[in-house]
Amino acid sequence: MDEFVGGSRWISETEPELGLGMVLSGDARRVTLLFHGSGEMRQYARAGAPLARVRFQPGDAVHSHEGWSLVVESVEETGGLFTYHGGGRQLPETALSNFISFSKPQDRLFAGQADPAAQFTLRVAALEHQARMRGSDLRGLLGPRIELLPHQLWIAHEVAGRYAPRVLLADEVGLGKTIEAGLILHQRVLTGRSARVLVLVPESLLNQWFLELRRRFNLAFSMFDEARCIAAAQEAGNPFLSAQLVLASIAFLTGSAERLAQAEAAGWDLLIVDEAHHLAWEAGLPSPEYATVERLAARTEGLLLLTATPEQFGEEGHFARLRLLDPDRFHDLDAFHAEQADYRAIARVVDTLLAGQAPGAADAELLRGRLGEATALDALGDADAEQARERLIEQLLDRHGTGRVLFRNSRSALAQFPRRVPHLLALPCPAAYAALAHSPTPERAWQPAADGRPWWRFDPRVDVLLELLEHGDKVLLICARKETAIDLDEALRTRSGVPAALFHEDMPLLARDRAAAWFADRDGARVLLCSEIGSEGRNFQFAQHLVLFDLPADPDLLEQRIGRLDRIGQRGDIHLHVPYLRDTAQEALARWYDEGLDAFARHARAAPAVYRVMAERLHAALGRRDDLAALLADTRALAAELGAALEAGRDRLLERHSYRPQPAGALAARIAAIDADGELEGFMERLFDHFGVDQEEHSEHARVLRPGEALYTAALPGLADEGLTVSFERRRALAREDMEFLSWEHPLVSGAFELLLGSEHGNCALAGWTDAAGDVPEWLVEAVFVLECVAPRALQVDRYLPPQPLRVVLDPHLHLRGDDYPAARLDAATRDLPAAALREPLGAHQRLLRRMLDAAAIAASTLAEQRVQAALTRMQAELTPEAERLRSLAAVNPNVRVTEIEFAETRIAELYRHMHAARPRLDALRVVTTIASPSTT
Ligand SMILES: Nc1ncnc2c1ncn2[C@@H]1O[C@H](COP(=O)(O)OP(=O)(O)OP(=O)(O)O)[C@@H](O)[C@H]1O
Repeated sequence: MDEFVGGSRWISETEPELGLGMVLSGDARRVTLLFHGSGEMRQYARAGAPLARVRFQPGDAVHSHEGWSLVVESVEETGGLFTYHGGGRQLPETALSNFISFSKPQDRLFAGQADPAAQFTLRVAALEHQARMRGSDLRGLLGPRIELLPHQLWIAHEVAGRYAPRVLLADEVGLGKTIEAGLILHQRVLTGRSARVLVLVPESLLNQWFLELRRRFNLAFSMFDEARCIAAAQEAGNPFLSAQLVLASIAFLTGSAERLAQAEAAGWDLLIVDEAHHLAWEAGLPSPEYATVERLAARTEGLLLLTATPEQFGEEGHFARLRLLDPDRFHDLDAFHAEQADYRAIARVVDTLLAGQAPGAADAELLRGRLGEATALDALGDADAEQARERLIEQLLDRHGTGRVLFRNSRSALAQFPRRVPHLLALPCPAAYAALAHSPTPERAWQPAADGRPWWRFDPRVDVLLELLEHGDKVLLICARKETAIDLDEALRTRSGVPAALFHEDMPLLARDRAAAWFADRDGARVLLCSEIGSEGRNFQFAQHLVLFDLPADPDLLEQRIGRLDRIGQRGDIHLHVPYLRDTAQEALARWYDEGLDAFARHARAAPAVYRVMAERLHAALGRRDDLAALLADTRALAAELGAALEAGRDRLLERHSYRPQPAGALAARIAAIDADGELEGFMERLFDHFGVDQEEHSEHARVLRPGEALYTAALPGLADEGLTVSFERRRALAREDMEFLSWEHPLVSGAFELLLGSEHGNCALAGWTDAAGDVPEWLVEAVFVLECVAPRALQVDRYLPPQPLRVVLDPHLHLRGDDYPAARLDAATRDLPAAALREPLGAHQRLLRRMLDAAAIAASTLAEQRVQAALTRMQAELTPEAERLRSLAAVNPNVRVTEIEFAETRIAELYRHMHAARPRLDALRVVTTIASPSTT
């Protein structure tokens, strides 16, 4: 390996698009390079770094970063650094342009090295596919192994495109917030806009997240705890610098000032926090967890907070979490309350418009006031009133409410969800509990009698459980306290032979995950006995029976419990078993939920708000100090009133903003069309063949891949010796855990692309006409350039100008012949020539061929200019209105952050500058000749 001298220039073999890198620093183990053109910094292990030293040869034209060039006559080396001399000037390598390209194919041509034409066509096809994928707005959405659910795709598409997403994902329980966060994360990582990501979750969900990120998104996170930190600190100093994608529990960071300081110092591009309702906050009194996230969030550009119950601990808590997203915007709680009330009027106007009606005079006035110019309003009377109405709705949704920072999908806005069937069972209260009627969990307050008889011997709720288990279905049981779960485990062991698993906070994490996995196993535990920690985040939708052994007083907690079964993927009706003891606090709670809120049979949208008002009376009723009938009647009335207000106001705007069925459906349909077009399967078959991967048919659209003899397969990511079963069909891959979903974004596919395009394979082919008798030129050069634009990732230049092939075909008269000889014709009418047979003629015709190549480069530059122009026009057409929209939006909607606007404005100028600097690089050549053609030799 060459020495990594400071200032020396290198190119990344795996990411050539980064441009020319310069060594900044290094030690015995590592080396750091700055890729100035793309603004990227990379650190590599010294041994085996995928870097190639750049050394130009005499005859090469080199460019300085100031814009002047010289043709190299000699190279001088001093202290490990090169200086290029030519034409009386000298250029030290430190002053080389950062946007340099190489021209390897012609070197191979004149050295008489050639590949079969099939490799050349494979390479060009790979370039075309790559350009299509990298330029697509669907990038990052194709690869995840998920069902194409429009409401999730919509949010991911909306959020990931932003400069630095800072949002609260607050879909109702079980609608897929983890998946939405994963989609956003996947998009950001794939497009290089977020490299360092920290995911913080409750400890009990660590493994589930770890597996979902790996299995659904092919993202390999490192789980950090104290042991891992100690090990990593020996290597890296700050342990959080030893990995890019880190998953940790909030409790771990909150519990260690040292680790938190290290995590803060390590720096992140994106922070994701699950179950964010735990970040409790009261004015001036943040909880330790809140303070942890606040510190990290202040130094991180992107922030995703996830919670199904944003108002679980009151509107203040909700406000505090919004404050984490944008402290400038959310600093005044009173103003926030006032705004919430204001949404109602706007939602009413949206409804009027949606109903196809024109707003009345008062509403029109309101619109004028809110939208300023309100141009769309004036167009309502025109012929295209429909469109004007749509525009007006868009403007209103865009400019009002917390829509930009808050997304909330609700079951009612989405397609069919399974039915919830409550089974309330009033049971006689055992005499032993007679003095405990005020307790929702009497078994905990009960003192065992002298005979040592445990409570589960006489508590009739246990009989209900035993009877239910006789039916053979899987049953999830949730209770408030771990002691109850442990006792029930003993009860089942003693009173029945049903295999039961336990799940509570005192069990080690691994044991909990094992218990959950055993319950998930078809032949495993029939019942999982959970304390309250089982009510959060977990996926138990394979079960249809939930026993609510007791009830929480907080409706959000009840919804979380039911959400374990009532979530995406649930295929049957959900049976909610609520056994309660008559004339006790249990009855009061059960009836309050059932008759007051109707919270068992459906998601009761207003329940948290009702609870805030009624909490005191409810607790009085539990203690049998208040009249239950009156409480139920008042609860019903309030729930109806608040539910209607929410539906008509804030939630309505929020729902409309969070999910637009039409464009969201179109996104899903476009992805489904790419899934179905069969292009990937056909192409990968060729690419795997090329690399010598053994492919065995498994079933339709599925195969087993194994590394073959060829050297290269070892470099393909994820292809272990024992092989890999893959499916090109999303549906199959979803149903079969043992199959990888092979999409355009799967690491094996992108790894194979990188391996091909980063190598010389297929970049030089020599061919002869199969029938040279016709009127064909003596020499034909087909040169494929790649138009490359080096730019910082945040600019997302790929969206407008992805690396793309430019094809130029020239004859010896330097005439462009691409139209006469399309690639397919050359494929059909030529055959490979052995390079050895051509060494002599190539030498003899070198001057002519070099002239042809120079002319091809000029033609490619012209083509490149046209492509750049077209891309600039497209970029401006898309981004200028977007920047204007943000600017005018900021005037009426304070949710737009200043940094967002600044970025939108500078982005256009920066893109302009970088796109103008795009250069074509010769990537592959096919030379066709009549000399030494099979028919003439
Ligand atoms: N698009 C999808 N394709 C396949 N499975 C999905 C999809 N969306 C969600 N799921 C599954 O549905 C379940 C619920 O999703 P997820 O855990 O993301 O919901 P959530 O909103 O985070 O839930 P909670 O509110 O309980 O935290 C999970 O098992 C998840 O894997």
